[in-house]
Amino acid sequence: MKELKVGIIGATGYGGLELIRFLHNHPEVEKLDLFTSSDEGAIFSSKFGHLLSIHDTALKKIDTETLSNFDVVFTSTPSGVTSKLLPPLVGVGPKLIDLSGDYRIKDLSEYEKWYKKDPAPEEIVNMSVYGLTEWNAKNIKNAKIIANPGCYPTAVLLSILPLIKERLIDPQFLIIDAKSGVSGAGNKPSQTTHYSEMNENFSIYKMNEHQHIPEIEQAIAMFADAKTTITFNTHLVPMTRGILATSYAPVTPGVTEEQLYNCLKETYKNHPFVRVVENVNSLGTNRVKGSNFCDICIKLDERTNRATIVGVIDNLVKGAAGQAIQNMNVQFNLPETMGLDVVPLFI
Ligand SMILES: NC(=O)C1=CN([C@@H]2O[C@H](COP(=O)(O)OP(=O)(O)OC[C@H]3O[C@@H](n4cnc5c(N)ncnc54)[C@H](OP(=O)(O)O)[C@@H]3O)[C@@H](O)[C@H]2O)C=CC1
Ligand SMILES: CC(=O)N[C@@H](CCC(=O)OP(=O)(O)O)C(=O)O
Repeated sequence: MKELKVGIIGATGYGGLELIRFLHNHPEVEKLDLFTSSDEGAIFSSKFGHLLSIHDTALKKIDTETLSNFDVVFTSTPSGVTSKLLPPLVGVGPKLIDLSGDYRIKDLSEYEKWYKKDPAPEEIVNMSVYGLTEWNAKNIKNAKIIANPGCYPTAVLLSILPLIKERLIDPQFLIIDAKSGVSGAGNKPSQTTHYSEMNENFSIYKMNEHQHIPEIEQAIAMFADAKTTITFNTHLVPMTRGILATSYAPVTPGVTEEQLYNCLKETYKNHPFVRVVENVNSLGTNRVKGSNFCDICIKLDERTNRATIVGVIDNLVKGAAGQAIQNMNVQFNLPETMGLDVVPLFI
């Protein structure tokens, strides 16, 4: 029986469109209403022709009273929006799942420093639960508000947390080199995402200043009980979707490649969306495109005694909308894979 009434704020953005793509076929979703801050009354399929006959409904005005009647409200808006938008909705009815960075960082001064925005109210940040599903399902189950992880942190954390937690690698010397497709920057055009400047170009950006640094460090402390400062850099690849994050870390003396691999394999044996891949010399974003998978591989460089750990995701799915729906499934005691069981678009 279909039961859930779901609202999406930010439905016209890339994350919002992906929420629609998966929620449309979700067996438990009875009603799906779309909200806008800029185009109230517009017929959704007239803005996005690919949804003709699928979503011919009008965009609704964001309004607390209306939204309080929903079971779940997803917010997929730029940072700095939900810090103000969500407080009146906390505890009044719907479960809130926020895809932005506004509720992820517990230390408000760190949020201000990295996001350069005013933080959300402290008591709501304190009650928010970090939605890295594979690592936090117990808390996600009862959460009123979920801070869905950032795209880069999802790829990075899933691939390194087990190894840090088991003390197989040393997080003090962790270097993370990550690359993303352009959809990670959202639908608002900018100089860096302009076709003629992005195409045939491969660039580094936000050098040592990326806002996901405190999020990754916080999660390493939270889930692997280790305090560290990481080197983390991000690159823009001239493609639409996908993140590939490569982490380098010294291996605890005596630890073998087999132990590293087995640790990852054991951690995720009951987690269908994380696939630990054996004997792979080439791992690319194509193998997860359009899907909620995170594929991971690891190799030990015996010359340097450093491990190379690679995680790939689709930034818009496991890195955003897919993981958000996975969290909704956990909150409503549904199978984690419900509505998300799709085959990647390999070609
Ligand atoms: N793109 C990605 O890969 C990922 C993005 N994220 C995060 O998810 C969030 C959404 O990202 P993405 O979909 O890419 O962003 P987009 O820029 O593509 O879309 C954001 C949407 O938010 C709505 N919006 C803008 N301003 C406001 C406002 N003041 N109040 C309410 N709604 C507003 C707009 O819709 P309208 O004008 O109709 O209101 C817009 O379409 C961001 O915080 C992003 O950092 C997280 C992980 C991955
Ligand atoms: C390619 C690209 O520009 N990606 C974005 C990802 C944004 C994101 O997810 O940021 P939040 O922390 O606000 O959610 C970036 O690097 O900033």
